[in-house]
Amino acid sequence: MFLYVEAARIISQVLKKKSSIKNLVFSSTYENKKQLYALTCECLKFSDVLDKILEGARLLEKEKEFLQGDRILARVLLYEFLLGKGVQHAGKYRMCIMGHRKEINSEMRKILEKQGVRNLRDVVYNHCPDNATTGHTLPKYVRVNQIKTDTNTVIENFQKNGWKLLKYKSSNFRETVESLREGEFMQDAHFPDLLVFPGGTDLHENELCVTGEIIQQDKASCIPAHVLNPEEGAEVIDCCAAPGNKTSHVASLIRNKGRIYAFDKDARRMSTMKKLIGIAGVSCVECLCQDFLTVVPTDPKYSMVEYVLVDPSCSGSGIVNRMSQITDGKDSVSDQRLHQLSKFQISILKHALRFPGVKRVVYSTCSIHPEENEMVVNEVYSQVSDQFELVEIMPNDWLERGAPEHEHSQCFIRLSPDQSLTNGFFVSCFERRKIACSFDSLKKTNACKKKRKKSKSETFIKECGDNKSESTDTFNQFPDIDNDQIRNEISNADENAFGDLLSMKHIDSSVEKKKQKRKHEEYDSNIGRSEGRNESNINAANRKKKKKKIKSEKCFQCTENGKNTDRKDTNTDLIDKHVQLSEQSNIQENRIESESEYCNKETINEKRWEHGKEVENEISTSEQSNEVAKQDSKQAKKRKGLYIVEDYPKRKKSDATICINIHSEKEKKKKERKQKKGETVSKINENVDDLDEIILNIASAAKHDLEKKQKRKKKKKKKKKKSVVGE
Ligand SMILES: C[S@@+](CC[C@H](N)C(=O)[O-])C[C@H]1O[C@@H](n2cnc3c(N)ncnc32)[C@H](O)[C@@H]1O
Repeated sequence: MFLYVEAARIISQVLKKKSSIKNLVFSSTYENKKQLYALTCECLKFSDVLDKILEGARLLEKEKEFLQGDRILARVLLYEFLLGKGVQHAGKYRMCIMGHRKEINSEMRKILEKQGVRNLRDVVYNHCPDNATTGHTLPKYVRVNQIKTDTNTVIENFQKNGWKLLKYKSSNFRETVESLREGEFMQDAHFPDLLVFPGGTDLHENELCVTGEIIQQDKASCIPAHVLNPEEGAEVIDCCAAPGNKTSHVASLIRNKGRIYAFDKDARRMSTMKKLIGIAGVSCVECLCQDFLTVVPTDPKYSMVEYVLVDPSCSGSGIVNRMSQITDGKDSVSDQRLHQLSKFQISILKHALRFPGVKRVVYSTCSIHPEENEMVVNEVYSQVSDQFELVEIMPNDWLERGAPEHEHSQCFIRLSPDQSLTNGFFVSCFERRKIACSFDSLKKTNACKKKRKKSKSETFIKECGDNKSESTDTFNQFPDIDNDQIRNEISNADENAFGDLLSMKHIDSSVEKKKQKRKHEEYDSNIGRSEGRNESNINAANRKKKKKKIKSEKCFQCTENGKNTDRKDTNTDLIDKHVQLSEQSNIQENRIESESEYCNKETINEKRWEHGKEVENEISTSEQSNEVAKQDSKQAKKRKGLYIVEDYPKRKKSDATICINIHSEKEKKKKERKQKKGETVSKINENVDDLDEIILNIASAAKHDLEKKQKRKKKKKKKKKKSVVGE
């Protein structure tokens, strides 16, 4: 029979490491892939014990002519005879085994007696300690598809068909699961849409399974959708969706309303997914066969997406009875592979967090390696912690947390065969920080401005930026200069520097400036070029959608405590600006796309990210603070002694990053001379502490200028005196 020959061929290829089982099965012409895959995996799993029986029964010798020394084919036939459905409809193959069944059975009995077990499966599990506690006892989990039915109906259906529902108290859930016997089942303690059956239960042919009312899915794999917890009608992205188990779970949670954008770059897996979600009756999913890293986060299409599921490719090291463990040994993931995987996982997770409307992102893997789990999440978190926080998942209901040697381990959950009676798994969750909206910060800034106008005293600095209270001491170090004037100069330079300042960057190298200028010119010219092409993309519908989004509660810019902040004071011009900026960003995204010939993907994505950030920040600060800075810098320029050279470049600032560049007039000229020679003229101040240094510089510059002025005056006076004396 073709099945046996094909299974033997695939096993031999896998053992020669020509390709993976999945690839070989998918590319096989044998129609029933599931059957072929199962047989291949099982034969590999039992190869040791099958070999022992083969040798004991001397099957290869006795069937020399027929088997022609093909040990792998003999193993397949033996497996089917002893552990499978029996060698069926296979003529010669069946004869080959049945003719020696006595010897085969006697060899099997010898092994069972020796091992003190009742069946061959126990022999395998006893040989592999990991499997002894897990593989055999790992329960079978079944998710009730809420799109087609509900949990009670399914429970009743099973009961009608003779299954016994076990009741339990939450304290003895685990014991009840472990004690499940054939014909018994129970409801899961954590997730009401999950039913638990004894390990080894085969429900593939169960009517509810065939109709998609229930879906066989490990409990671990059900957790990400529950943690994501999108509300009915929400918009969700599943970055790495195929074969779609989690996608269809999310669809079930949102009651098949709303929208799920399901990406997967593998066309074959995607087509499997389409079939599976079809059976599950899922209709709210848009399947997109695309590399998720090429998806433009600011595309208006995704402006309403609030939830993203990131379940990327991983080593799969958490999966019990993984074939690679059998074919390559237990710890089969090399350091190099882990490194590659974690790099990819970081980039996918970072990209997911770039979607402007996203408020929750769940990252999961079926790996047990911290390199793919805690380390990935912590690396990404270190880059986005100003916008996102790590949420403690199921704080009271789940004991198994992240690996304790890693930061934030308490936030993460892990699952393992020993503790959770599931495959090994890892889940983490990012949530957008509930920040005071930009309008609030602007209000605050204005309030500060008014206060400052009233009193140019130290209190302003203390109240609007209490972390800078020491800077008043700096002023006091120079009692002979006009402190108020200096304070005023600084606060005029940019009120945010004291009001909302979180960090500060002082970017002033000539090279950096030139680079920026070139970048801006490039951007502008490209926008000009692509405007015509892209104008059509930005249709009225999108504009409307975007406006609606911004006005709605879900505008991430204006969300406070998860609810809409008071939008009465929302300026429609600002909303328009928001829309306009996003549209501009699309134009630029397209430009970035066109650069792909000579830029690698990662660079492009970084650009997108930077640009996305700029758009956000421009909305919050450019409107007012830029104006304030411009005007104030002009005023400042007029003043003697101090010189505020420029308002910071529009593209390089953010809510938290304000570039101010303060020089004495003399210093400025010096710098210009140096710049001409191409020398680097100032350092980059990375944090707010450098403000003190700037204040000191200004103060000393002012002091220096005052002293000069006084000297000049004295000289003039002397001259006058001399001339008077002369007369
Ligand atoms: C762990 S599987 C996803 C399983 C799926 N979430 C489920 O529950 O059924 C990872 C998937 O990510 C896909 N993938 C890998 N890199 C990708 C990328 N850059 N963009 C989109 N999909 C990707 C793979 O093709 C694979 O199907």
